[in-house]
Amino acid sequence: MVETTKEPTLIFMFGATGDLASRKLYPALYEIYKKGNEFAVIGLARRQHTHESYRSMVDRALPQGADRRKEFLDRFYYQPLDITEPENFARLKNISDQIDTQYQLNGNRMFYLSLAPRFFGVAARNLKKAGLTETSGWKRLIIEKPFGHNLESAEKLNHDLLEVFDEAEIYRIDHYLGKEMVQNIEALRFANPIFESVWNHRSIANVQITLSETLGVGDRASYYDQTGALLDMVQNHIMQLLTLTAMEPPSRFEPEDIRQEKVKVLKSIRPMSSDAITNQIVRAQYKQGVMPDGTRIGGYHDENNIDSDSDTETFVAARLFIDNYRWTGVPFYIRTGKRLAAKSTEIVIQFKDIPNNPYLYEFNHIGPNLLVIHIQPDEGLSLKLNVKEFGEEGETVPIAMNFSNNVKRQADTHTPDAYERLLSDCLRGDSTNFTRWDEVAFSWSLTDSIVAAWKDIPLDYYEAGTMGPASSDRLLALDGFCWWPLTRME
Ligand SMILES: NC(=O)C1=CN([C@@H]2O[C@H](COP(=O)(O)OP(=O)(O)OC[C@H]3O[C@@H](n4cnc5c(N)ncnc54)[C@H](OP(=O)(O)O)[C@@H]3O)[C@@H](O)[C@H]2O)C=CC1
Ligand SMILES: O=C1O[C@H](COP(=O)(O)O)[C@@H](O)[C@H](O)[C@H]1O
Repeated sequence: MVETTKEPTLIFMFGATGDLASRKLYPALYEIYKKGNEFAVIGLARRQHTHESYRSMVDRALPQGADRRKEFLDRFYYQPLDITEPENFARLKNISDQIDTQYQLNGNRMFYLSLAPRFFGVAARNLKKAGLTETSGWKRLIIEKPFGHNLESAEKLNHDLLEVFDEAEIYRIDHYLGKEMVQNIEALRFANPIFESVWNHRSIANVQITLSETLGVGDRASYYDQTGALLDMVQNHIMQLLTLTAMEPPSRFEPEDIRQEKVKVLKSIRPMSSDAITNQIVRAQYKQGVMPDGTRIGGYHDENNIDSDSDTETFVAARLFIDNYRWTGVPFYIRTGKRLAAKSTEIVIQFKDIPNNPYLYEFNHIGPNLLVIHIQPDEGLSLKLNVKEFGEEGETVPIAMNFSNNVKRQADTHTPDAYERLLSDCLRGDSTNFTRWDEVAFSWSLTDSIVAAWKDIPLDYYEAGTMGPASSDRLLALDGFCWWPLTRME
């Protein structure tokens, strides 16, 4: 297992005045601090702040009534800095050396780039030039998504980062890997022989992965319109869920062994070909509609800062195959979209029927066995079985056996958020839940093949507040399947 020492660290928070830092990173750091991690933070962005005004800004990001607030905030320092100006970094070196000495941080440095990706390369170069990456302790770099916009740009970015950091020092964040039930997939699969023995093409009919959102693009329109659902959600989060669901058991639970198995899955995904693509992928954009709570929503073109002729997809569904011994012939259906009927992330494993099942003919309302991994907002598992109803004349009916973390989460005074887990992992040097370069590269190869082919696919449309266009249902109907409705746990 990975070592879990808490070493004192100087955290360089680039993008300190941004949305992600305030909504996620400061609250996460606060929780980590309360658990006994020793660190100081230098906030960096162009805006002018004093240490005090920066501390007030961080303060506003913390939960109400938080204890040990002042001692936490006192460890925050601010330096205005434009990432593109190397001379700013020389001053940063002086300040960071002083803070390191003051808190006895032993030269350990974490650089968090909560910045637009176009700045990742220049940030690394300027850190090196100013001697900030020459340190007596360890150094680690956390970078946000998206890691490039295709394989070529990702390779260039990776090359730039490797000029300054080793692969083992680069922590590419995918916040889905910090979610409770995503971390539970391995336990479910590899600690339960009843599942592992049927986890293959002999017993599984199909796998359905849904990441649906009710929100639109909010104030990230300029980013989203350049990106779209495929690159925003499929290239990273969906590929991570797919690889965790499909990978072989690692020989040991070491970061490299797990990531090796995930890469093997990515390598085995059948590439998209132009002639087959219309049966394999759907791209669509939402138009006006009514959400389940009755709110009327305009179309994607009505969002602020979106061009009226934008053809960016806000929904993607795909039918993928993993060409290896375990999964041959099993379709993996994936879908994600904005302004859908529900906020939900679920993985559904549909098991095959018994051949010539007499119950299917007698009780036509019974269904296949389904294992549902509820990732959010519910957190738990449901196993759908068919059982005889109680009583003499009892019919055979479908029921669900549920395991739910929902009550525990409500009762817990604090359940770690994904960013808290991942920051904490990085401070400990555990890279298991971060993406290795070859994972990123193989995901880009797949999404590049889709982008190359889908200029031939017309953009479809769906009404806001639905679960996407009818063409998404047809993808499954080709194989005689349907999307299982999203379920809430009791
Ligand atoms: N927000 C979110 O929910 C999510 C964000 N991400 C990723 O996180 C990263 C940050 O996103 P987010 O916080 O939303 O972005 P914001 O636009 O809110 O913040 C960007 C930050 O970068 C700083 N900045 C911009 N230009 C420069 C510059 N030339 N030199 C120094 N600092 C600069 C800005 O500060 P200033 O203007 O003061 O310079 C600001 O602090 C992105 O990679 C994004 O894709 C990933 C998942 C979710
Ligand atoms: O990375 C992203 O994820 C969010 C969805 O994250 P979740 O944890 O709320 O499920 C998505 O809204 C955003 O567009 C994307 O960049």
